[in-house]
Amino acid sequence: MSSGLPTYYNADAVREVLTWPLVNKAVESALVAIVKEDHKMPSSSFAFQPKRTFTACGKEPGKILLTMPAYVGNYKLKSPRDPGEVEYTVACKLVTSFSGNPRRDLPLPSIQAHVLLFDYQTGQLSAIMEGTDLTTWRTVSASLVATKYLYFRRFGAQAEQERNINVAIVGCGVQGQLHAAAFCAHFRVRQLNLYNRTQAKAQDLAYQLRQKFSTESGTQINVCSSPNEACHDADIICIATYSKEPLINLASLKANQGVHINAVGAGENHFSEVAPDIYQRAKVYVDCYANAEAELVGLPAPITAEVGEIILDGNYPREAEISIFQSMGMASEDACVAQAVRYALSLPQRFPY
Ligand SMILES: NC(=O)C1=CN([C@@H]2O[C@H](COP(=O)(O)OP(=O)(O)OC[C@H]3O[C@@H](n4cnc5c(N)ncnc54)[C@H](O)[C@@H]3O)[C@@H](O)[C@H]2O)C=CC1
Ligand SMILES: O=C([O-])C1=[NH+]CCC1
Repeated sequence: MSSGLPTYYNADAVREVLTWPLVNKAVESALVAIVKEDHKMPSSSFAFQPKRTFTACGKEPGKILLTMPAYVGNYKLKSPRDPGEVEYTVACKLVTSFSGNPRRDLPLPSIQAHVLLFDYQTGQLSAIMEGTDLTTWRTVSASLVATKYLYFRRFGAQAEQERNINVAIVGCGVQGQLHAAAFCAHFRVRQLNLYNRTQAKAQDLAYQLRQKFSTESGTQINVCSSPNEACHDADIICIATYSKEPLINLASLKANQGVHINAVGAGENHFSEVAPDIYQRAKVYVDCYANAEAELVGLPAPITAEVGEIILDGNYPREAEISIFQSMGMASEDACVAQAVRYALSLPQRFPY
């Protein structure tokens, strides 16, 4: 930052280096860093992450601005070829959620973000990074990491490579689309069921995914006319809508078998998409307690643990349990991913991971 001005990383630059190994490593680091010190070694990574703020943008609902600050210290993000160094990151994401944006004459994403990065020694603003794709990728990555530890690991250490699964996607917006592609890319998906309120969107997604995954891995991709139809045979459910009413209930799920739900959406109203009878039967995990205390007031079940605690202590759910990852999104994920993106962009050769 020789000029004293922060470097600007636009959306194209960020997209150039967003890869799953990079994002998954950063997100897993963040999920572990926020866990309380007494669960960790003294030399472990750590994060200070106060609860985020919500500003209503006007009197009508559906328009909010979130500020998401974090400090993450003593963590490794670099490529395996550069293993020695640790990172310290001071960052703040500013993100808006304007749920009507896709319906504008010129449609825009519902979620739009920028991440500010500061020099950890001087506090100077060193970079501003477009954070819209970063937000989508890190949110999907949090679901992937949660699914690995909360679902697959209950069946053994190799299960994520070996086990065939059925996946249901409820809501095929920006989040649902990337969840669908990423789950097919990471796991052995036998059947992928897609549901969206406007069915044409699910059909478009099915068409695109079939080009890639039906022939490559034999995944059967179906468009469903209800959330129940999508979920009745699913091992993994990813739900990411703005619905204030439950879209799935206990009767929508496979009976007496292990099911994992990534509950991603519903805006400020995080847990409205999934009916209370599921919560009452499930073990509920969150990304961080700090946000949960403020944002999950009235959650119809106790919180079992943070995902990072399960990564550290291996206390996985039992095989036939229903687990819910109540994903809110957290600033340290954005901080770690933004740091990794900046590092990847600084290398003379791209794609080091
Ligand atoms: N947990 C996290 O870290 C994050 C969560 N989110 C949340 O994920 C959700 C989806 O975000 P995007 O995919 O970016 O939005 P989007 O606007 O691209 O997609 C939303 C989808 O939900 C569907 N939908 C909306 N209202 C519905 C209703 N009442 N009933 C049924 N379907 C409905 C729409 O058809 C659309 O396909 C939002 O609630 C958003 O706040 C977004 C980013 C991060
Ligand atoms: O963590 C995040 O960026 C968001 N969570 C809900 C809306 C945006």
